[in-house]
Amino acid sequence: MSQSSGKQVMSGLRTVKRDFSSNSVTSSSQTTDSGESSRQQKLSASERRLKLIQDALSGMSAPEEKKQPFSGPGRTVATGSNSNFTGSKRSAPADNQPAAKKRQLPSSWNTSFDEKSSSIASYSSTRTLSASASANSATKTTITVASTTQSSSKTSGVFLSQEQTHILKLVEAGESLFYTGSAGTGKSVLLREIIRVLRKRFSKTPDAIAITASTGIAACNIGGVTIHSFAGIGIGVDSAEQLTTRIRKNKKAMSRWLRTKVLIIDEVSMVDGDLFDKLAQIGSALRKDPRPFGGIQVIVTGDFFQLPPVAKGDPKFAFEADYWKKAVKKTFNLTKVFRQSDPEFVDMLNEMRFGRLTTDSITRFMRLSRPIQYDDGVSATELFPRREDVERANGTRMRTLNTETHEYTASHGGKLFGTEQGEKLLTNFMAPGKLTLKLGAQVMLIKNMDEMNVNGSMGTIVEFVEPNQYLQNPDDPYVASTKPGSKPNSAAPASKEPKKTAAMGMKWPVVEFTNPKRKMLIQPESWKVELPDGEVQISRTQLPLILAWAMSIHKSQGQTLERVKVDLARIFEKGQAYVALSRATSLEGLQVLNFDPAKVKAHPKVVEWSRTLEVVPV
Ligand SMILES: Nc1ncnc2c1ncn2[C@@H]1O[C@H](COP(=O)(O)OP(=O)(O)OP(=O)(O)O)[C@@H](O)[C@H]1O
Repeated sequence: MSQSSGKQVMSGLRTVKRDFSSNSVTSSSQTTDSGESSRQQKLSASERRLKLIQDALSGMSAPEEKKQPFSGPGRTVATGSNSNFTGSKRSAPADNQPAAKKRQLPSSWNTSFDEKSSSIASYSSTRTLSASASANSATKTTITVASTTQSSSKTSGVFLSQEQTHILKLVEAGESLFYTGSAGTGKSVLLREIIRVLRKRFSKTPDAIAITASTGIAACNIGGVTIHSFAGIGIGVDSAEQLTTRIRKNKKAMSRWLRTKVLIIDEVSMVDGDLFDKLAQIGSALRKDPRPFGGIQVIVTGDFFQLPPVAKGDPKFAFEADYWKKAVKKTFNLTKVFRQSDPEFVDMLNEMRFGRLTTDSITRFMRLSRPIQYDDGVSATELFPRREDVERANGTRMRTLNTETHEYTASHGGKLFGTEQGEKLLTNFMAPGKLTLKLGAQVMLIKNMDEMNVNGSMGTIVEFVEPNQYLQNPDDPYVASTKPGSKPNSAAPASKEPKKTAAMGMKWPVVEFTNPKRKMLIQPESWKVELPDGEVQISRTQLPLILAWAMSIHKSQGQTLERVKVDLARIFEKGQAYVALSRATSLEGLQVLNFDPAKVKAHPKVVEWSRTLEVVPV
């Protein structure tokens, strides 16, 4: 998908006319999601929100660093830490693939973890070979291997819009600010760029930047920790004075507060207003500086039209906090929508965001119930509010595939690994602890591999191969760019090189992606949660794939999907319908069942507040 440069697709209550650079991007963005706990499936909506917050409360007292692979079921037949690959073999193209169009993606697509990680992460996988689709008849072989975490930082051109650039410059100038914007306006893209720039600036004192978010999932998404974890405030219910006393007794938390120069808070919509005030006061007290947050530069972002703070009654939003205006000197509303290029669709989504649909839009949404046929075998991803529905839908599709089963079990590390807190943190990773794949399975990439295959790219598993047997298509732009003598493409994925270490017989999936049509060997990647001082709390190494016939709305947050199917009859929370439908890039790729205008609701306080939100001209 490319943005149509001629259109001005804008969003927000107040939009301003500006010239924006045209950008072409297909799909992207980083997200993580809660994972495996079946307990979580049974929780009510508010309980789940509460659990998210509780999940965020880990990391207060870290035990000694641990790092150990998960031992998967079955028989361990090989340890591959010393079995090296000698390099990829290239021969005839696997198929005649059209020259793929390059995407313009920010260089910050990959988290700092990717950039830094060259360490060996053990990866253990369980490959279940089964002649039939029945799991019972499976012959199991467990192969334990070690693989190198790929380093795939990008230096490709960043084409931030004018308004994104303006905000980035103010951040660089040391301004404290808040920026928001509707779905698809590039908040995450900008945040990643901000983080990249700040990391570069503070490369000698990395703990000067505190990257935080309101929930563990959101924090994982940006390679940070929860705001509670950073602040050392437990669940944060005590008074600011009590919490200050508590932090003073916690050497590490105290040092974090004193060393931080920039505090990033993502998904601020879920930060309670009282908590925001407490944090502002705690910073002043600890740093002996009367300014909010003790003079730390704060960069706050999020969309208040999405999930509200967890509250028994009416939530108190961060924008209602006494210190909000004092702490956040400038407020921006990103207005250019990147995800959708169709102005009609953008308008419909906007109306939905504000919970005020016109009759026309209702009719148009209703019409989206028609079935859509795709001829390349990749169906629309069905979005469900509940995880059990997702598992059921993916499971049903998997069972129809009469092909061998491959099971990949993640390996883990970090100081909290093996503790209850660590287990909770692991639920925030998008990558599952155990990944079961089959030939023909529809999958989604959950990490940016290069300019073309990014987080959100959809495809089908067409092969399982040993990496040293994999023949890369020589027509692939990355192969071309790394011919002897040519300058290597800095954005080229490390994955096209076989991982340095893998057990003999270990097979990884080859995915044929749809847009652009291209095959890629997928090997393990690592994710981690770390504190600003670099202390890794928890890490997971797993294949960067998830099954993608169905996905939870929660997991889809932050994703850009070309084919989406949503049954709104299942929606039960404010903002869910908006999040789900706004993942789609076009009306053509969106099917909506049981559209009900009554389910499209926005919080009145947010609607009211958004009226006062000025768009600062850039
Ligand atoms: N400057 C840009 N140039 C080109 N594409 C961009 C730019 N900024 C964002 N995009 C694209 O727009 C899409 C949405 O971006 P992003 O996920 O950052 O939006 P968001 O505001 O965080 O959305 P959401 O609130 O739905 O998570 C992505 O596909 C991304 O690649």
